[in-house]
Amino acid sequence: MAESLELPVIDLSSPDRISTANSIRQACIEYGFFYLINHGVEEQLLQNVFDQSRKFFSLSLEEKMKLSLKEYRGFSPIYAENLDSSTSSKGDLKETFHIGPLEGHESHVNQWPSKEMLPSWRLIMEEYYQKVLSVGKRLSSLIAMALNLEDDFFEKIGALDKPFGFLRLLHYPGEMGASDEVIYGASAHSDYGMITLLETDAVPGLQVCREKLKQPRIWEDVDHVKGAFIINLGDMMERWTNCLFRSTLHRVMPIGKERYSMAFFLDPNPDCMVECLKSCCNDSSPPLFPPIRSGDYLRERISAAYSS
Ligand SMILES: O=C(O)CCC(=O)C(=O)O
Ligand SMILES: [Fe+2]
Repeated sequence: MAESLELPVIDLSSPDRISTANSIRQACIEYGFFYLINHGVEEQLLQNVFDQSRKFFSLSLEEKMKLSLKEYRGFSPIYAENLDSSTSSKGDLKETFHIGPLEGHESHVNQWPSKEMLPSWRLIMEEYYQKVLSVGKRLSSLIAMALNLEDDFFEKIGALDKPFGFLRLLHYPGEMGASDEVIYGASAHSDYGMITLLETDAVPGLQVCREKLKQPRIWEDVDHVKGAFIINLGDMMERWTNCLFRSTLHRVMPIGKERYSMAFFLDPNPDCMVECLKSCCNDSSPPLFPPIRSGDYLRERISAAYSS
């Protein structure tokens, strides 16, 4: 078993926003991961989402495949996604369901299980989507402050006027597989977007590697903290900040136990240009990445993960 990592804890309800933003800055520079507490999403709603998720994933494969992934929305079966094809040839041992924006951005292409089969599904998922999106927006204003920017910076540059949020339900079935090759629940990856808000059912498995360029890689466990979101930054935040803020490598180990989690990826409006912030570069440290349209970047990364 790996060592557990003691991640910083950020209190979203703290009235002292300047001190919270300073703590976030420290956490984003050192870890790219932190716990978020007092975020206001009720425990009961989280339980309801997990219950509905369990119900969906326990349907027959045939039933689930009726909602198979289209335009990044819907069901994706075990092994369909491979987050790191350099370590695993088979794909990841997880099944997922994706729900895209509820408004604009082709919201009509979202897919929903039938009311006969799962009567409360859509209502509960929509309620959770709205609440986690609103937490993500509050958090991004603190992240802007952590970068010494106005708190509405990400709205002003068109990243969050129409955010591109994806709710991803995950189910790791728990069997280990008999092959010699390790089949990861989720193989090593960094997230693509801006911020990820993760909730797990407390079953362990999530690990992070703080130094992605160092070999051999050192992996540390991220423990579950009841009632907290696990927050991590994605690659677009790394691009904006010229690697000042980290998009940290993480993975989910197979531990022989069934596991459920849900990740909310708060990504910028696809039309938003992501380019190095002025405050994060100068003559001696020029931008490490060229400007890129958020939608193009996401499309490229997602296709790579589903290509094998
Ligand atoms: O299930 C987890 O704990 C992590 C999932 C994850 O990293 C992802 O979906 O990007
Ligand atoms: Fe991830």
